Amino acid sequence: MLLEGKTVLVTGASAGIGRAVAIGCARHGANVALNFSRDVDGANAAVAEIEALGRKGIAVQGDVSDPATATAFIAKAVEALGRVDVFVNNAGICPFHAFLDMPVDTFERTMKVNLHGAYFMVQAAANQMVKQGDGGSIIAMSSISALVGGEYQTHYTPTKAGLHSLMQSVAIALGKHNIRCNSLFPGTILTDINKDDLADQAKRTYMEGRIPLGRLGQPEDLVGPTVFLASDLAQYVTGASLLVDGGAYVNLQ
Ligand SMILES: NC(=O)C1=CN([C@@H]2O[C@H](COP(=O)(O)OP(=O)(O)OC[C@H]3O[C@@H](n4cnc5c(N)ncnc54)[C@H](O)[C@@H]3O)[C@@H](O)[C@H]2O)C=CC1
Ligand SMILES: C[C@H](O)[C@@H]1OC(=O)[C@H](O)[C@@H]1O
Repeated sequence: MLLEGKTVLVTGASAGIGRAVAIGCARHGANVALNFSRDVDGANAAVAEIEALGRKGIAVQGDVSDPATATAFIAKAVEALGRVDVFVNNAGICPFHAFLDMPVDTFERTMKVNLHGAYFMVQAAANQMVKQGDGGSIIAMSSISALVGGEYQTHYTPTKAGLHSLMQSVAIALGKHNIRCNSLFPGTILTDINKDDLADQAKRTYMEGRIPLGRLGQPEDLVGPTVFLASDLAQYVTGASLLVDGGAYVNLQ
């Protein structure tokens, strides 16, 4: 098993991609700590699935936009599971809104959750890995939106480009500690984040038509790429990004 003996931490893991990745890592042998913001039932159900796989799991509540959540999450994970080998920064929001009348609080909240929160989470996880002294893997759930724009995502796409930029810089800062830092770039994955946006059938059909593999993504599509970057198979991969988009990005015409 690729993650046997490793401890994996995932933020925003009560639903969607984070949940699939947390359970997927457990399936590949890891013990897993989940951060979640509000959905206690979702978090407990994910922990139950992890335990049913014979692994240890814990759920820790906290809003990632508060820097204090980061140090508390890492401390509670270490207390329960002993160490941090892999940190997956997944929590994120995308409240679709037009540019010209973007409310200040929507802009600021998106920045705080997606980027500021990531910064302090990654910093806290990295400090724990440095203390342990035997390396680690940090993975940011960035997006294809780090590379392309979105009319109703002017507040969101900069956070995803920023997350990737953060991974590139911390890959340099942490290389000497053998801590690898990489980004995943999911395309459009069917989760709660875009349920309302894709309720527009015309838009959904258009999006599907743009994808060479012929379908929108599912949260489970992110499991293999995450497990790879988390595992020792990726021992010489750092500062990199991997598109997981069914080919959407390269399909210009
Ligand atoms: N679904 C998609 O098409 C894509 C998603 N992504 C990214 O993947 C990540 C996961 O999103 P999805 O699973 O799609 O959406 P989702 O809405 O199902 O999951 C987002 C998770 O983040 C949590 N979260 C939100 N605010 C939080 C906060 N302040 N503190 C702690 N947790 C918080 C939510 O509770 C939820 O569990 C996000 O960062 C998103 O930007 C990237 C590319 C495409
Ligand atoms: C939420 C969107 O459907 C999704 O988020 C991303 O990061 C992708 O680029 C899609 O736009």
